[in-house]
Amino acid sequence: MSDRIVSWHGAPSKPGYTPPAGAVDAHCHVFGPMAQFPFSAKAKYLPEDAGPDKLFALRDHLGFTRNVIVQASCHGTDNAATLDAIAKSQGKARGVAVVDPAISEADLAALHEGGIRGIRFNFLKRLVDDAPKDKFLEVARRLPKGWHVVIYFEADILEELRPFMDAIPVPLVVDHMGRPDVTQGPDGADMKAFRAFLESRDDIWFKPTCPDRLDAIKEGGKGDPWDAFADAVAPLVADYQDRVIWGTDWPHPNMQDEIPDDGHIVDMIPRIAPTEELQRKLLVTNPMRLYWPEEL
Ligand SMILES: O=C(O)/C=C(\CC(=O)C(=O)O)C(=O)O
Repeated sequence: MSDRIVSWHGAPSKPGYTPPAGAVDAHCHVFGPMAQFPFSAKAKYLPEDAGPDKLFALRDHLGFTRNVIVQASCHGTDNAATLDAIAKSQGKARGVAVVDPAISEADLAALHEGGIRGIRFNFLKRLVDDAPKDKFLEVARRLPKGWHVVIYFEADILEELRPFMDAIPVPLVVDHMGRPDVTQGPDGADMKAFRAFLESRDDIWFKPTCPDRLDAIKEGGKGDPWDAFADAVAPLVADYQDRVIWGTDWPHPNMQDEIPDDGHIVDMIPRIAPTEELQRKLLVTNPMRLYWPEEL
């Protein structure tokens, strides 16, 4: 019996919602294949293979056109699997890397050539051992032109991270809204703190994503159809509609106990972005600005 984890649905349903032409799944990952792309010795989870063939089949099944592949912590700072998937996408994928802060200019340039357009700082203690803020700042100050920083943190350290994030000189994209407690509702303390952060700079973007994580039964939520998530997040998307991008988060790392149906994840889109204009910004215009600006 393999001790490797399967955290994704084997036969996701077809969503009722049809994304607009050119829609981007702007937060997803690839795992391995391990034989070709071994996982990091520091990985906190050991997944089964979830490679580009599965990712692109899901993209087509859900009605999306492009992917932004975000380096998952299980691959550490070896971005080879992410770069391989981008290379196999026929120009329909870009990526976000996790790098050693000492990375050379030449290696940053090579990542850009490989389709990378940002780096990710992960502050979740259950995923990474250390997050050296001073070294992160140093590399954030010398990124290739047009790159941004994707940042992943939990709501309880937002205030502690503010001085660090305020010092990052490129646009910030916050994964999963910094994981607010959505059961507090749209006017809860976590959402109020996140809104204050968004108001502090006009180049802070976020992903209104991961209803399966944030409204999970194990987190005190209700689970699918994730009503608390929809109620808490829709006003935020409306108020910051030019700074939001969306993703499935497939293959849903660490969700093996409450594996989401990706069709249901996609059907959350009209609940958090109820008009065609909002959906077009969330799924097409905004991710294209960040990842394919040369095509606008
Ligand atoms: O996939 C996500 O966005 C969320 C993750 C996993 C992750 O970030 C990673 O492994 O890099 C999580 O909360 O476990």
